[in-house]
Amino acid sequence: MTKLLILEDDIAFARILNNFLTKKGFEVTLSTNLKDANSSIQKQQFDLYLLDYRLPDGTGLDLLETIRSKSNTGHVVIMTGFHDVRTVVRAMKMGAADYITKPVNPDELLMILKQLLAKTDQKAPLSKPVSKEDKYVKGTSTKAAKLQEFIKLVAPTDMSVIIQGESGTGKEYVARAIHEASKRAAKPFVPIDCGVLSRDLAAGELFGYVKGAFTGALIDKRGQFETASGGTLFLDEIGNLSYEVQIKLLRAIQEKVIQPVGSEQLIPVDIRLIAATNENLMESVREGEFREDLYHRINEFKIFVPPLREREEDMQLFVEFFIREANNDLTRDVERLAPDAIQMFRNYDWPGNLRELRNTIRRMVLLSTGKEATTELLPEEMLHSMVNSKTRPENQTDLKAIQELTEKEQIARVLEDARGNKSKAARLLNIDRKTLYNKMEKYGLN
Ligand SMILES: Nc1ncnc2c1ncn2[C@@H]1O[C@H](COP(=O)(O)OP(=O)(O)OP(=O)(O)O)[C@@H](O)[C@H]1O
Repeated sequence: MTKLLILEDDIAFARILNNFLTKKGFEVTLSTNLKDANSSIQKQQFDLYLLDYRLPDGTGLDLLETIRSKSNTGHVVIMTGFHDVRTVVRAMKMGAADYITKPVNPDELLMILKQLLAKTDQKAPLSKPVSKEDKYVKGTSTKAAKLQEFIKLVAPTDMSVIIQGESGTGKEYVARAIHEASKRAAKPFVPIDCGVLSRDLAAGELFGYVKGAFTGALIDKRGQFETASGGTLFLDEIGNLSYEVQIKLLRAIQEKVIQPVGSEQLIPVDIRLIAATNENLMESVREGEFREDLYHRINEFKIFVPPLREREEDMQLFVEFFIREANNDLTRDVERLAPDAIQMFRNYDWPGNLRELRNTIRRMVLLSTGKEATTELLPEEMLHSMVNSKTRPENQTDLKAIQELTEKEQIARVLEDARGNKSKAARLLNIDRKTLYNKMEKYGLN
């Protein structure tokens, strides 16, 4: 039976979830606070974790961190009370497998959980299957062409590469593309997310360890450097490696040997290193967080992956690709997005880039009843975030978004004129106080 931990402080809602999922055959353990959940995960491992974000004694991300630090391979799904893209992106970066927004649609939740379970047997925690050429959008924009040109140029060489770009822009895809076009293509491509490696375990994960090297080292374990032998090692979020591991990494690249933790033995390795970062590593060097010698050693070639908002010409291709992918995965038959939805996609800033676009489309496809996915299926909160972001108001053509933006600005102005006196502001706006409070909350004007 699949073991599922639910962490949810709203007791009534937690019971509803418990009953629903128990009926669907899950063995559910319920916790209503972080402390209880922590003690449950000390006692046993779960296959799935469904974690509320806001809790009386912390957040679901605190538990996620503990789960990952224990190298637990169970899938984590975060429940957010509202569509907080940044929290979702953070959760995904910390190793959450998916997220669901409240109010939770039980069928959608069940679908997500089943898909994750289906993946369990196919996927090792830190490595993903190698993608095929046809599972990849190249794009037609000038920036996409430049990116492809760089990939083609650097791939056949053995140069180390730094790929820099915002979260979710497709840095790992670029790394795979380099590997697949290189002479190492027949050998392994091993991706490692340094952001989810706990500081204590990172050296062991990369270089391996011998039995007894530390508490919990019950057997000899091969590191990912050896697994990638002859192929490419992709270190995602390399800026997260501790200083000590950076020293070992530099030695491994320079001398082409590794030393497993707790061992005297030096093992020769032959790997090509590709690293990714969403921050400017040079700044980390200046702040003393990243070693300068390591930076220069891996910075033989640098590639910038543009954010989605700068690839407007590629948007349609990505949308079509993600609809096709979602149709396949979710057995749906959606053909297109409604034109106004496309327009809103173009106006939105996409802070989570391609990953956010993919997730948004998957949800729209899942909830769609016809051939066309319409704007009603867009998360309400995405619209709010568009209204709150004033980065590109001149591009707004969506009427509802424009009305909301105007309304928000007018309320803010009147509140300022009334020096925060809400009764007076409500009178001036010709609405009642309750409506004013609701609108202030909606637009984050509290
Ligand atoms: N060229 C592409 N074609 C199709 N899908 C893509 C492409 N690039 C990225 N994606 C999709 O976007 C998602 C995010 O990509 P990826 O994990 O490579 O981003 P990233 O920049 O490495 O993210 P992070 O900064 O969080 O590590 C992937 O799961 C994939 O579905």
